[in-house]
Amino acid sequence: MASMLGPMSAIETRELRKVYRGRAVVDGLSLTVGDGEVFGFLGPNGAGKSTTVKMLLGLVHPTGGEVRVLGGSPMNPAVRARLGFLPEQFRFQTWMTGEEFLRFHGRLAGLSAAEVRMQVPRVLEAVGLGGRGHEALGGYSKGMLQRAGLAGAILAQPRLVFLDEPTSALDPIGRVEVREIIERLRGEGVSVFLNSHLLSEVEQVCDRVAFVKAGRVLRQGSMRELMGGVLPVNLRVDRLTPELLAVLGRLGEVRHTDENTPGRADVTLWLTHEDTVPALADAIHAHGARLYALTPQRPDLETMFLELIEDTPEAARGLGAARA
Ligand SMILES: Nc1ncnc2c1ncn2[C@@H]1O[C@H](COP(=O)(O)OP(=O)(O)OP(=O)(O)O)[C@@H](O)[C@H]1O
Repeated sequence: MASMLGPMSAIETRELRKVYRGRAVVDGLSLTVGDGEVFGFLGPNGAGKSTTVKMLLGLVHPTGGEVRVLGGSPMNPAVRARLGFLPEQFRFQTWMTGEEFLRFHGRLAGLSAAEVRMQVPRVLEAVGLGGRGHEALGGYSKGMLQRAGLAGAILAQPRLVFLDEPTSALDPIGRVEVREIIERLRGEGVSVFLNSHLLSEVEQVCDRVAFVKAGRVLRQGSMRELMGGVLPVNLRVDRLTPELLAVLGRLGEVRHTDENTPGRADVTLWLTHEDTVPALADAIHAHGARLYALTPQRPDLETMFLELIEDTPEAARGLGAARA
């Protein structure tokens, strides 16, 4: 049967499925990651993200559908040699030094001894472990181990790197450094598939994202495409009468009100157009309320995510908390 997949993408899946014990955990998942793109893969716990990544890496056989990675099958050793992978919790031998661990991985990835000698110091430096490679992994902090894992993922100069929660053990400085590494990879034309619960992080670094839930892609696109429709505005007034609230509700969608502080009311409103902002101010004045703040927000991924999965509040809470 002729493949329906195009040749130029880093990743392309069509109607990908994985059934475990009669239950489809990946259920017709179609997505495209362009060559050289940094792609964010988002979804609540249990959405099927890890299972999808395993199928993209050729570690799990799909029950159905098509998958193409770097133009070929992820089962193809030539394709696999061009993939890098940082699992969320990678296993390591505590007695190995960082350098030994990387040399070992380099040889497994098919690098020559000369390439290993050249690449190991380069990647140690790149992940901020320069000068620490001679220390045993057993003595590394969680953040250092995550950096070592990241070094392993980029060691063989892959064309496509999968990063599963690459900054979960890192402090804010470490997170910035990983973002810089991702930016550098993008600059070198490497595609990055980023699985992260930290929406602010994904927002800052990804060209495109996909939201996945119950094994299906709910939406995918560039940040601009995904956020296009909605302009959230935060308002602060001295009091919120039912009449004023009704008028606000006609101008936009009232998403949140907070009247817990006497003499003050905060409202979050979603507008569809920037031109409504002056009308808001006029309406507030016309109702005799005093306006203390009117702040259009940049629509963010969290807003988008909550909108998409708001029928599963427990999942939304899990992700919202991870943002802090
Ligand atoms: N080998 C397996 N056998 C049976 N069920 C599995 C297997 N692997 C995963 N599952 C189930 O498939 C569903 C999706 O799991 P998966 O790990 O892909 O989700 P996820 O989106 O990565 O979640 P998280 O964000 O929590 O890591 C879960 O309900 C999980 O229990």
